Amino acid sequence: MAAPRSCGLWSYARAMRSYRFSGLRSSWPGSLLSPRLLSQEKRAPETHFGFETVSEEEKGGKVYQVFESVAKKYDVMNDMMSLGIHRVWKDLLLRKMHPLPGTQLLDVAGGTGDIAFRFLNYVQAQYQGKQKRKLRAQQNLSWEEIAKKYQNEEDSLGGSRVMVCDINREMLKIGKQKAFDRGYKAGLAWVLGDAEELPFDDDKFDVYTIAFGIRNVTHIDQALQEAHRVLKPGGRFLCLEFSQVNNPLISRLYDLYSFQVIPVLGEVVAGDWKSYQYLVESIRKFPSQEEFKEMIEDAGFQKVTYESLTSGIVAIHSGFKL
Ligand SMILES: COc1cc(O)cc(C/C=C(\C)CC/C=C(\C)CC/C=C(\C)CC/C=C(\C)CC/C=C(\C)CC/C=C(\C)CC/C=C(\C)CC/C=C(\C)CC/C=C(\C)CCC=C(C)C)c1O
Ligand SMILES: C[S@@+](CC[C@H](N)C(=O)[O-])C[C@H]1O[C@@H](n2cnc3c(N)ncnc32)[C@H](O)[C@@H]1O
Repeated sequence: MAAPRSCGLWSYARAMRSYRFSGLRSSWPGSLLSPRLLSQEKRAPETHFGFETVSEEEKGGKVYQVFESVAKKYDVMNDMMSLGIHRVWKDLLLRKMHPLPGTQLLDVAGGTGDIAFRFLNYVQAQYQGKQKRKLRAQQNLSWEEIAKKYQNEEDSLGGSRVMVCDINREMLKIGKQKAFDRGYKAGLAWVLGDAEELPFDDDKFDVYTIAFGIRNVTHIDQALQEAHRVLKPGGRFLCLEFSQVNNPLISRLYDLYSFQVIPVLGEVVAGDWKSYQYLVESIRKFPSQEEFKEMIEDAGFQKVTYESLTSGIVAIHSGFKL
């Protein structure tokens, strides 16, 4: 695996990339540019940070601050805000993935490890179930042979591995501590990296997941292209993200809840109103199920489908690199 990159380098690289793709560079001699064109030339490309308009260069830093600030309270806030429903959504993502033994998973924007831990539990349960059935079929094993089959943790994953990649050191720190406390060791690795410039070779992973992460990325199209690049042919892209509620009554209640309750919870529990204001605003700025499906197709994925959950509060999008 490539080495993790430092965040200082990251912000520099981000600024340079924005510059490269912004069309700011012109091959025209300066003297030929009219004053109007010159003033356009100077304007940095803009995007949104929640409902605020910011330059593309600024957005990454602002998102970084949000997750640096919420990291310690991230897990408890998710349970409180969703009354535990986010756990069901994440379980459903794993059910949809249904990883086979040997699956190499890349979990981008993996934060505190919720998807990675579920993946390890899932493949372990699958593998152990298979082992049990095999052992039952073999009549004459000694107890030592049986015990050995249960002891090797690495074996119990059937060669599956998960790589958690996130841009935020604080989120990864919490994730690593959780892994240590819960005894996860084998088949798990953590790397600091940007979804827009993944520090991995081409055609490396069987599955790419991103849960509640892509909404925060500055250039979503770039992140999708990177997902496509690092997947093996036949590999699968799975994204769990907030989406569009289509029922008008639920939508009204959800808006009330989002804008009246969530920032208050953020202030009371995490001492951070602004980050939770950003959360609810960023949800409203994210494309609908159909629009996001098109973006995934534009990145080269095929057989793109989605499933809306909890009236469309979130959706799981799936696509294949074929
Ligand atoms: C900074 O960025 C982030 C930080 C993070 O910590 C996390 C993330 C990423 C996010 C996640 C991993 C998941 C986080 C989850 C959510 C944002 C919440 C998702 C919302 C729901 C599952 C519930 C949606 C609610 C509705 C459909 C409407 C029902 C709402 C009501 C009945 C309450 C209506 C509210 C009012 C009228 C305002 C005044 C009410 C009060 C003061 C009472 C407060 C009430 C409650 C606390 C009850 C809450 C009720 C529910 C949660 C309903 C759940 C039930 C169902 C949906 C069936 C990140 O990016
Ligand atoms: C809401 S959390 C999701 C964490 C985890 N996937 C989950 O479902 O609980 C969003 C995560 O996206 C990460 N993130 C934001 N922009 C990113 C980027 N450009 N590349 C990688 N990770 C990013 C944040 O640091 C944060 O950990």
